[in-house]
Order: sequence, then structure tokens, then C-alpha cells
Amino acid sequence: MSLLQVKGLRRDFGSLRAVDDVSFTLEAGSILGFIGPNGAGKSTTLRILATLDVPTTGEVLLDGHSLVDAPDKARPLIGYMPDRYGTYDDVTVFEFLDFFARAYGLKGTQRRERVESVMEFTGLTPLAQKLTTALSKGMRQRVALGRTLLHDPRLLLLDEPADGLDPRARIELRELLRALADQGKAVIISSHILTELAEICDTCAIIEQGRLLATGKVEDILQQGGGSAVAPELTVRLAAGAEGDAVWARAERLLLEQPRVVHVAREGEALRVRLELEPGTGPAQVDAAAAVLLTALVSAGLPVCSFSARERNLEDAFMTVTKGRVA
Ligand SMILES: Nc1ncnc2c1ncn2[C@@H]1O[C@H](COP(=O)(O)OP(=O)(O)OP(=O)(O)O)[C@@H](O)[C@H]1O
Repeated sequence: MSLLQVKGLRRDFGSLRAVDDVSFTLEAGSILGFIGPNGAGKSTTLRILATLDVPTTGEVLLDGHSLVDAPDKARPLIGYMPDRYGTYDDVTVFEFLDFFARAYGLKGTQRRERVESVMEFTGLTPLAQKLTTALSKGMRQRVALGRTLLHDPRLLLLDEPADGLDPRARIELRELLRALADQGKAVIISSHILTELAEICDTCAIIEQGRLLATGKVEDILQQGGGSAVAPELTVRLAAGAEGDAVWARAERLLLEQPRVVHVAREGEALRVRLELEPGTGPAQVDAAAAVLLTALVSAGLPVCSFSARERNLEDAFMTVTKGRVA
């Protein structure tokens, strides 16, 4: 049985249906990316999963306990990090975590050990005596994550945890979440930053206007709707040398004369080439089309120094699944 089972979840706010018939399951040890634009219903769904709200209809089972009928049994299993989390003035990292550990009912040595182990895991030990208000956003966010881990929950619900983090803090967050999944925790992370989710998640769910448009393994979603595993876009780099712009212009003209090429644009030191291929085209046909272009460029004496097809990414899949209706 899956750790989390969400069945036909619906949440109406007056006449607005914020969550509309959402169903999915999540296994222990896996990370689900919850993707959708602003207002899609991500936070509402996560709040219901955190037992902070109740669905209009539908059912959620966590380790067999109904979140609607027996929230008290499910709560100890849940760690929830909302999209806006506060810290208190004049409180150190240790005091902040210790306060919440008390709230979770931990006592004495057990409490101290738990706070220390959470600080160790999140890399906060050297900052234990720093005021939380003096921390960077990335570090404050680790404190918030640490707070959700104090009672060792089995399901982690993280609402836009990567929002506003710099690239380094994002990578570090990714590593922390992977380590938590490796410990057997199930993680749901919502975001509108698609590329980032692709790297971190095992499965993903795309939501728009309250409805799930696609769910499944990231690889399967990448294939969905687009028909091909590889986006028909190529990147060509030239060793243009002294001739410079003339070489780029020649390559651009030549590429535009080739069959299937619909668009060529210079981007810095590369040409991006878009192809038009029939729906259902597979990677082999994309490769064949690319080979024709490479042969044409080399035969014309153009100094190609790199030539690659761009992998279809989650952003492409999102645009296909939502039919480009949302940005
Ligand atoms: N308490 C509420 N009362 C009325 N409407 C609400 C309430 N909470 C959310 N909504 C509405 O429900 C819809 C879904 O909101 P939700 O916050 O779940 O979206 P989201 O995907 O998390 O977006 P964001 O990334 O902007 O937080 C929105 O139209 C929102 O205005």
C-alpha cells in the first residue's frame, strides 16, 4: 500500500473550485514535484495534506489513516513547510529549534539530541548561537526545514521551498531532500521552477486551475504529449576565428535552406536551430534530421566545433501538457 493515497480531492471556496478531483499516490522514499502556475491549487492541496484545511469532498490516507476522519493519528507523520515561514526576533537557531522540539513534546536529553542531530543534518551546527534574523535566506530556510524534521515525520510537504534561493542554496537544498528520501521519507515539493524539479524529483504532477493534467515518472511525463523524447532543437557552435560574423551569417543562411529547419537564431556563441518534425517523431528520426544538417554544414566547409540536440525538458513537457495556456 502506498504511504500516501489522495483520492478525488476537491476544495471549493464559494463558487471557486481551487482543487478539482485530484488523485495520486506517493511511496515512501520518493520525491514528488507538484508543478503549476500561480493560483493552480498547489498550496491549497498541500494545506489539506497538512490537515490545516479539509477538502469539500475526497479522501486522503496517510499510512492508512484518514486525514479527514482521524487527523490526530496522521499529524505526527507529517512535516509541513509553508511557502511563507517566519522566524522570531532575538532567538538563536538553537533556541528556535528547541522551542519547536518542546512543542512536539520532546523532553530532556532526547530533545537536546534531536535538535543537535537536526542541526547537524541541515548544516546549522556552526550557526547554533546566531540569531535567526541575522541569517541569509538560504540558511533561514534550512532552519525552517530543520523545524519540520524535529519529530521525524514520514511525509514532508514543502511549499515552494526553493523560491528566492540562490543557485548554490538550491543545490544544497536538493542534496538535503535527496538524503531525506534516501532515509525513506516521502517528499512533496511544489514549485513553478520546472527545470529544478526535474533534477530532484522521481515523479511529478502537473496541476492547472485545480486539475491534475499529468502525473507519473519524470521520464514518462517528458515523453507525454510531445511525441518525441528529444525536442527538435539543435545547438551549433562554430570556430569562427578571424572571419567572425561572415561565417555565422553563412551558416545561418545554409541552415535555413535545409528541409525541416523552421528557425535559426544566433545566441551568443551558438546558433539555435529549430526543426519541424511530424507528431510522433522518435529520437531516431531527430538524429537522422540532425545528421543531414551536420553533413551540409561540414560539406560547405563551415568550421563546426560542436553540434548537439537539446534534450526535451520538463518545461517543454509542461507547455505541451498545458497546451501553452499558462506561462
Ligand atoms: N482561503 C481562500 N479563500 C478563497 N480563495 C482561496 C483561498 N485559498 C486559495 N484560494 C484561491 O484558490 C486558488 C488556488 O490557490 P493556491 O494558493 O492553492 O494556488 P497555488 O498553486 O499555491 O498558487 P501560488 O503559487 O500563487 O501560491 C486561487 O485562485 C486562490 O485565490
